[in-house]
Amino acid sequence: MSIRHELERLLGKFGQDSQILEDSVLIGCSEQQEAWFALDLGLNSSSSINASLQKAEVETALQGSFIKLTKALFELNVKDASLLSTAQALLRWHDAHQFCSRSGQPTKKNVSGSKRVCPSNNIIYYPQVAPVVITLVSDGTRCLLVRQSSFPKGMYSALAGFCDIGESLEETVRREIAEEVGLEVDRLHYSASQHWPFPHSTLMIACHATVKPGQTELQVNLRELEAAAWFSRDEVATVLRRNHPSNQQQSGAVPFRLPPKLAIAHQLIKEWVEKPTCSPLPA
Ligand SMILES: NC(=O)C1=CN([C@@H]2O[C@H](COP(=O)(O)OP(=O)(O)OC[C@H]3O[C@@H](n4cnc5c(N)ncnc54)[C@H](O)[C@@H]3O)[C@@H](O)[C@H]2O)C=CC1
Ligand SMILES: [Mg+2]
Repeated sequence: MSIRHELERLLGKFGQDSQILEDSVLIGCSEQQEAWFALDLGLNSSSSINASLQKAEVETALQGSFIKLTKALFELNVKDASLLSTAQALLRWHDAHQFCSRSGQPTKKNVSGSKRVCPSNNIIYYPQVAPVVITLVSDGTRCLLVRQSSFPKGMYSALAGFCDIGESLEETVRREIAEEVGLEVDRLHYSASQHWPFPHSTLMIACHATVKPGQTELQVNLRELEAAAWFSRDEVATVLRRNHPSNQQQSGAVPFRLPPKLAIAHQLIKEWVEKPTCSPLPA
């Protein structure tokens, strides 16, 4: 039986019309060049009839269980996590762009799901990604870590911010660091990038920055951050070593911890701990 027939059989079993297969989006392909598609069954939608019943049925039929995307991402290997993150971001973009913002008419997905078109005026809508810079600031011996109130308890990360229209990445880094902690960037060095599906599709561009020695006094913007502080290499290295989920649930005091391995912030922090003197470029 072909995969399509198997899917149609399963969808029929769950009371779904096989027509919804047309809503699938292409998210990649295997090394054997088999196409991988993602499909939103709408089980979380409030309009879905008997959503909870369907969920249980699907779990039984597929011998699996639904878990929150945030949790799943951190339990998968990098390749699967990346596929899941692409699928979620693309499906959510399609869901949010059902109508043309000029004509108000329904838009139509192309077969692969790489775009939507308004049939009344041919305006093409492409999936959007918002650039975000995430910067690990160092004064040479310490690094700056920050906390937003939305972070899991005890977690500190590198400083992040969305690029404003018209800005270069360098300008965003300088503005965000000045706005959030009142520091002036001396030197800047690109590290890596990562697609991040939260809260919407973002491209995280990770950098290392240094401030001039002696210009390290923090003016924390409490509208944006809950806390910000300098941490020594030893402190960060110790936490990196024990930054495992099983070590995160201790009774009593909330332990200081860092973002999980999958997050690019983790890679930035690890890089700084392991290679403290990377040669920076002038910003
Ligand atoms: N993968 C990783 O390692 C990490 C990822 N992040 C992500 O970076 C993102 C940006 O960091 P923040 O400090 O929150 O940014 P931020 O410092 O720019 O502040 C967020 C605020 O910016 C405004 N904003 C401007 N443009 C926006 C846009 N296109 N989309 C949404 N909000 C926009 C909103 O008012 C929002 O509340 C977060 O969404 C977070 O998920 C943050 C830290 C680590
Ligand atoms: Mg920020």
